[in-house]
Amino acid sequence: MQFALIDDIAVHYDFRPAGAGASDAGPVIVFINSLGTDLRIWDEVKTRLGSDRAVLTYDKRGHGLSGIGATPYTIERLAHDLIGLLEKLSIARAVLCGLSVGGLVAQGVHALRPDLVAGLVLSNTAHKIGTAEMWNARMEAIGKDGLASILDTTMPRWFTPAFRVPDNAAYAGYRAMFARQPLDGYIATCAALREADYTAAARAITVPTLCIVGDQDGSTPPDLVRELAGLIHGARFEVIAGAGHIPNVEQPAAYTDLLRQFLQQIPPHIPQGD
Ligand SMILES: O=C(O)CC1=CCC(=O)O1
Repeated sequence: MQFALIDDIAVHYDFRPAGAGASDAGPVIVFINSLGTDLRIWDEVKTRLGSDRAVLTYDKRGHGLSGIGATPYTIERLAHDLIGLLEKLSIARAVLCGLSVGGLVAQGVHALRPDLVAGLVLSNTAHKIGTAEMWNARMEAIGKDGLASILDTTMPRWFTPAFRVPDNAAYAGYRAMFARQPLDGYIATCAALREADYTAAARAITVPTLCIVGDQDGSTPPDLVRELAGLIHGARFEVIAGAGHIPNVEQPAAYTDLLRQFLQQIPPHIPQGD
């Protein structure tokens, strides 16, 4: 377990450098988790990627083992946390792969510090997710009855019926992951989602971008992610079959294949100066 102090909180992260025999000196891949999850959602994709690349995963503020800090949040606040973590780890250039709110954080980092971003994988995300009414209703419901009270309405957006079966131990595990997130952190992140509109920022993206969605995503459906891709110059749009909102968990092989193809397009970093 690794922790770094970033502003008012300790951020929990896991940095795995590229293996000694790595053939590719490309940028670090940074994975940014979604609302109600922690860094473990990337375990299977990390394993499949192997040790050719350095990989950073972390729990965004208010999730997993990271601190909660001052609430409510903004996407900018979450983006500053990642910028702080990249600086602490001396990572000068990264491919950011953000899932859902993580995709908004990736867009936020690009808007604030484009120099840090070699490419973007915007997964099951959008320039704007949901409506103010929707987020207010969700915040009110869980403020009253807790996160477990929305488990049975959340899981059908995250996972396909084939995954949501009683004899799937992984499904039980992801239900537990959701229900055990800190309530204050979850609500503070809903507030950030409610306020976020990255339409103009998406139009200004200049780095290679891959937009991914699961064909059965109930939170950011394919048409919405296609709309995001349409805003970004040259962005590629890919749909993963047999997946909901978290295709990296449900279809890790297909997800990793798309990532690998995309990473081949990103040139290795040529250090400037001296
Ligand atoms: O609807 C959900 O719970 C999924 C979701 C929306 C934003 C995010 O990060 O996850």
